[in-house]
Amino acid sequence: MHPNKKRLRRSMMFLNCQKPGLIKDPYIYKPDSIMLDLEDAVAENQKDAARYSLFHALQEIDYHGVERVVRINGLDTPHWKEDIRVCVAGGADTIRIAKTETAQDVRTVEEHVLAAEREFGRPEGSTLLMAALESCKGVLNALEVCQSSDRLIGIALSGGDYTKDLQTTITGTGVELMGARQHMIMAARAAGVQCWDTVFTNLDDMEGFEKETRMIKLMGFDGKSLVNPRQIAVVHKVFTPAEKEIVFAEKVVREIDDKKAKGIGVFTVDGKMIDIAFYDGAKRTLAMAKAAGVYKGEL
Ligand SMILES: CC(C)(COP(=O)(O)OP(=O)(O)OC[C@H]1O[C@@H](n2cnc3c(N)ncnc32)[C@H](O)[C@@H]1OP(=O)(O)O)[C@@H](O)C(=O)NCCC(=O)NCCSC(=O)C[C@@](O)(CC(=O)O)C(=O)O
Ligand SMILES: [Mg+2]
Repeated sequence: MHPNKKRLRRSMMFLNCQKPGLIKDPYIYKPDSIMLDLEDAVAENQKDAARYSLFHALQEIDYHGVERVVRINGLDTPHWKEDIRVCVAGGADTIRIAKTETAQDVRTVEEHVLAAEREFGRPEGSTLLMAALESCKGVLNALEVCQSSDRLIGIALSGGDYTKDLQTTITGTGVELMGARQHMIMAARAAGVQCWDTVFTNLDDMEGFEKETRMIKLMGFDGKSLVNPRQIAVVHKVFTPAEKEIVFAEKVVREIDDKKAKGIGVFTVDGKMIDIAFYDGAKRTLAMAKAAGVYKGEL
């Protein structure tokens, strides 16, 4: 498996490749990933210029370990093939396929990525893929998309285009996105890939943003697409295990190991019933805390 397939991706911040001022130093905000956009943030007559800036940014800027995802234009446009060549030539870590609808869409992109890796002398298989689902058809096909390629790290809900296709609007209540969210997270978990929630565009409503972030964390998402650096700290706070969760998870792992050796299946930790079903969740909390740099223990 590619070493970065399962890396921590709580915050994935979009930035417009048309704006050199944005792409030159976004690592200062410490998102887990940046998403350099060639798609909808870039005006139709600026696609070549955006690709040019992207290539030089990928080649020349040290992003200090922040994952460099590039969002390419959809397969129904004249742009995506050249987008892929530039991403691979520049050395992007991951390509986000806009408006993905089927497993075949991912496989088509994969073929072109492989051809570009050969053309530009990049290691074969080094470029990862993620799929943005932005239509009812795409969301309904979530499971086949999740199972389409070994390069695929996960799926992302794109609420703006999705609600347009659903013929509704984003209300902030989450009602209109609930079905897609639930369906996508189940598909991702069934296939063993990651899943990210859509952007929250009202930058003046930080309270609403935090509420939504807490809700999608509870639903099981791995993180969220973002549009602004102000949103990063909130997502990291919500998605990083707190000290008391880490202490409890450590106790659960130790107690289950200990009781298993003694032939005991069910018992309590801090007054809560625990059995083997809690083991993986506790391990996941510790792995996430370790990846986020807040846990140095051995478990
Ligand atoms: C919204 C706004 C213009 C506001 O700007 P403002 O300048 O008013 O913001 P301020 O907070 O004042 O900025 C304070 C400081 O941060 C800097 N700064 C701001 N944003 C930064 C950033 N992103 N990266 C690095 N730096 C940044 C800024 O330069 C300033 O730096 P400085 O001057 O030095 O202090 C800006 O954020 C922005 O452009 N966002 C990204 C928009 C974008 O890419 N949209 C496309 C993707 S969504 C889509 O397509 C829909 C979707 O497809 C989604 C899906 O797929 O999920 C679907 O279907 O739903
Ligand atoms: Mg979109």
